[in-house]
Parts: sequence; C-alpha cells; structure tokens
Amino acid sequence: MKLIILDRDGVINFDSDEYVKSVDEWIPLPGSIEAIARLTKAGWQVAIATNQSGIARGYFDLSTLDAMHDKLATLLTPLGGKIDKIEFCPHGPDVSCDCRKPLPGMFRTIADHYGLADLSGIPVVGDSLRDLEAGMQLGATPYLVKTGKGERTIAKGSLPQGTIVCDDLAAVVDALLTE
Ligand SMILES: O=P(O)(O)OC[C@@H](O)[C@H]1O[C@@H](OP(=O)(O)O)[C@@H](O)[C@@H](O)[C@@H]1O
Ligand SMILES: [Mg+2]
Ligand SMILES: [Zn+2]
Repeated sequence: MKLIILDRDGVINFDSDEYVKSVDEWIPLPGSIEAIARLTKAGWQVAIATNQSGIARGYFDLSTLDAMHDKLATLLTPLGGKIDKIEFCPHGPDVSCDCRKPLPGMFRTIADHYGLADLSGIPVVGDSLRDLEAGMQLGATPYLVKTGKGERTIAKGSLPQGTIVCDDLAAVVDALLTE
C-alpha cells in the first residue's frame, strides 16, 4: 500500500523550541507542500502522527490546532495535495497515555484505519528519534530529515539501523517516487 506517515513539526512546517502555538506560527518548510502534493498525485495516502503536548501545557487549544491543519489543507488543495488522516497526541510527558511518541499508539490507529496488520514497508518520516522509534515498533521504514530537529537528532548519534537520512521531505519524496 502506498501509505506514508509524516511527523508534523520539523518535517512539514518549521518547528520551534517554544512550540508552534498559533496559525501564524505554523509556517510550511520550503518544498514541503509541493512534496506532499507530489505524493497525493502519485496515488499515495498521506497521514500525520504528531505529538502536540502544547495542548496539555496550555499553550494553545484544539480549535487552534484544527486551524493549523485547515491552513495546511488550504495550501495543499490547489496543488492537488491532501492529508488523508491526522493523528495527534494532546497529552504531556507526565500523562501515561499510549499515543505520545515514542509510544506506537498513533501508528497503531493509522494502521487499523487502513486495515493493515502492521507497517512493514511503510515509510515513517521524522526529525526526532521518537518519531522513528514509534513507527518502527510496527515495522515501518525510518526516514530522518535534517530539517527541524533533524541535525540535532543526527548529532546525538544512535540512529536506528536502517534509517534513511534525507535533507528534507522533498528529498524523501524524490527517493520514494524514483524507487
Ligand atoms: O514533531 P511533532 O511530533 O509533530 O511535534 C513536536 C511538538 O509538539 C513539540 O514537541 C515538544 O516536545 P515535548 O512534547 O515537550 O516532549 C518540543 O520538541 C517542541 O519544540 C515541539 O514543537
Ligand atoms: Mg518533529
Ligand atoms: Zn497521548
């Protein structure tokens, strides 16, 4: 199945150590909107799995999160792009939920949505180790991008074996569409 699961902050849009707290702060990374549109037009289902602890921390609310995702959809539609499913974890690190990456809960939900027993052969794209670890628990193929926290993730070392490192989401899409 042509399904890809993207982390959001640092992969699709600029991330911030102060969190992305408003629609105005949600700014797409160069080439990311076009990259998602290329995937959609090539028949891929595009899903997002994102930690949004800023909600638990009180930095923004669900309606603001929805508005960010409406902005994403508005940018994608004219280019023929589409996000098919967005899973988010609104919880903080002190809540023992099963959806906060690196736990695999969001990825399990996405796999179930598409009727998949696991995510073998499905690319998961992230800028943080937890993004990759979460998807790999269901067999996904890890792609690390250098945008967002990606360079910091690389500098920390201990990338999972088999991780494919790409400059950005556009480079990941180049690799997938030329396979
Ligand atoms: O990269 P995704 O999963 O789409 O979203 C990450 C964000 O929710 C925020 O996650 C926070 O981590 P903590 O939740 O405080 O551990 C920090 O890393 C923030 O800089 C970052 O903006
Ligand atoms: Mg991220
Ligand atoms: Zn959660």
